[in-house]
Amino acid sequence: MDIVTAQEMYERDQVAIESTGIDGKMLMESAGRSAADDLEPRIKREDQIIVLIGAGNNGGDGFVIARTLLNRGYKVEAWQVVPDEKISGDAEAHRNIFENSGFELKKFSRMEEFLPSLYQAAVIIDAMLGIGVEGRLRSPLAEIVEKANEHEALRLAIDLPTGLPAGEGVHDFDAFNADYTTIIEAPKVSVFLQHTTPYYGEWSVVEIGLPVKKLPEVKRYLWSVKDVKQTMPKRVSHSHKGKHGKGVMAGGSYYMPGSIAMAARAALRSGTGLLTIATAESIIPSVTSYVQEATFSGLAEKEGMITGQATPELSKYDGAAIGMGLGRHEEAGGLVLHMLQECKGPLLIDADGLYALKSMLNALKNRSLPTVLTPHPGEFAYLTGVPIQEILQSPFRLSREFASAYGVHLVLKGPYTIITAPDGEQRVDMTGNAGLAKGGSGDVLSGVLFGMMLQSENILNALSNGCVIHGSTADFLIQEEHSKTDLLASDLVEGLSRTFRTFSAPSKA
Ligand SMILES: NC(=O)C1=CN([C@@H]2O[C@H](COP(=O)(O)OP(=O)(O)OC[C@H]3O[C@@H](n4cnc5c(N)ncnc54)[C@H](OP(=O)(O)O)[C@@H]3O)[C@@H](O)[C@H]2O)[C@@H](O)CC1
Ligand SMILES: Nc1ncnc2c1ncn2[C@@H]1O[C@H](COP(=O)(O)OP(=O)(O)O)[C@@H](O)[C@H]1O
Ligand SMILES: [K+]
Repeated sequence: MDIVTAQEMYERDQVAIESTGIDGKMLMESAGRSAADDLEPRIKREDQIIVLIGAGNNGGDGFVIARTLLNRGYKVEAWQVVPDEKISGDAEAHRNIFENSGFELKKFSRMEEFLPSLYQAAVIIDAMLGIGVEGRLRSPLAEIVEKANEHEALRLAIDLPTGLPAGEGVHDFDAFNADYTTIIEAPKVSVFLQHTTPYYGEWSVVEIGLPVKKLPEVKRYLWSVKDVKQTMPKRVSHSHKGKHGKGVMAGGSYYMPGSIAMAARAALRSGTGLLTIATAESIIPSVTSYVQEATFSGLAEKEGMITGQATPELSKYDGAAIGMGLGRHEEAGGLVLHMLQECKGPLLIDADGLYALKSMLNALKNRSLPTVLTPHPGEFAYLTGVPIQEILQSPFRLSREFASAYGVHLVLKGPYTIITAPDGEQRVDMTGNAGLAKGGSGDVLSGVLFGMMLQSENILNALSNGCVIHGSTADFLIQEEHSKTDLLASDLVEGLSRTFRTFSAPSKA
């Protein structure tokens, strides 16, 4: 499913209108009726409903919704919260249809007159502003939103909670605080940002009949289980282990043997054909007891950490991963540089590898083979020098800029993980839950991603699939034997079996 900015949404509407002959009034009718259908299961016959209608096309949707619900026998008061002369075009046409249908339209002039209606409502439908919002809310919308947020009622928003920016990078706003949002046609970027997502509440998307074949491509896509099922490489019956990737994974230290162990086991559970673990010699016995299927390359160490003096023979491998549990020893950086320069296949860098990478950004830029970086926002802030708050407010733009400047694939982790290819194409993975907010989840993700990368030519698909597999495993596990509190990273590794079994079953979708 595409994810759009306001600008991209306007372009889609325009293309629909110009290429098919469908007109704005038809789209509005379709949007309003689809939204009413979507909201109907959330409201009850006896509920007093208030529909708040603004000046633009979002308000136009509101006229259609109010009319549809009234026609279906619901108790609805429709309130136009802007002066008559503000309403024009398609919205005006739908106001006429509303009034010609025999329904009463209330008009806002003073707060004292309006508040009793608001306060008797059990359900508030917000059709004041959508993607056309600019700047902070003006009067009287600012006050109406404030009162609506204070009033105890079910708050439902149409397309976008009023006042919320559709895009990223805006932090100065007041907005309707919705319990649920019916999104028109495509989720907007702000659905996926930490500071704006809570205003949407739960949400779903309704389609309004835009011509799918004619729509301009947006390179931002919500990757789902259905996409995973369609793009996962199939394991053919006559395959052998050499066909599924021969990888080397470097990392681990005396203090963090579990990181590399879990990453390695996750890579094997994700289908890797042959895996070598390159790690500090002293921890091989403890790692091998957890990952019996791997082979080992013992590396020189100092104070329990790899020094980088003896490095694995990279030419033997199809790809490499480095960083999990590596430690921040200065000399470990030598191994990262060696990997950057000598690895002749795809290379994944995570955790402490990213820390070392900061001083080697030129070498990163010069590498022409696929490189994957998997930072969480803190690591990305360290790499870029941009404060974490700013990263969280503009993760799509900053990821795209970095991926393009250094020619890398970037997996920016979080509750919504954003995966970016060097050409700017982006995917969002929404799976997973707060059970993953625990040390070690990232190591397991690296293992899954590495396994997927070794088995697919298409790195972007491999990463998108790996993220959904990792998050879905956590989702399965908390529905069944675990909870968000007790879930461990090692549970995820074992839970991968169930996810792969489910996802490789023939898709009914
Ligand atoms: N064909 C289509 O396009 C379709 C569009 N659809 C729907 O239309 C929505 C987009 O409609 P839109 O472009 O008319 O913008 P919208 O969100 O209603 O806001 C515009 C109004 O807001 C006002 N305003 C702005 N900022 C403000 C502020 N800070 N404080 C106060 N007021 C402010 C601004 O007022 P002005 O600045 O002009 O005084 C203007 O009047 C979209 O989200 C979807 O729901 C669907 O029906 C499908 C077909
Ligand atoms: N609240 C959450 N909801 C969904 N996924 C989450 C949440 N918190 C963390 N994750 C996921 O868990 C993983 C954590 O990775 P990371 O921060 O590197 O952890 P660590 O280094 O401790 O292993 C990432 O895949 C991230 O997307
Ligand atoms: K709205």
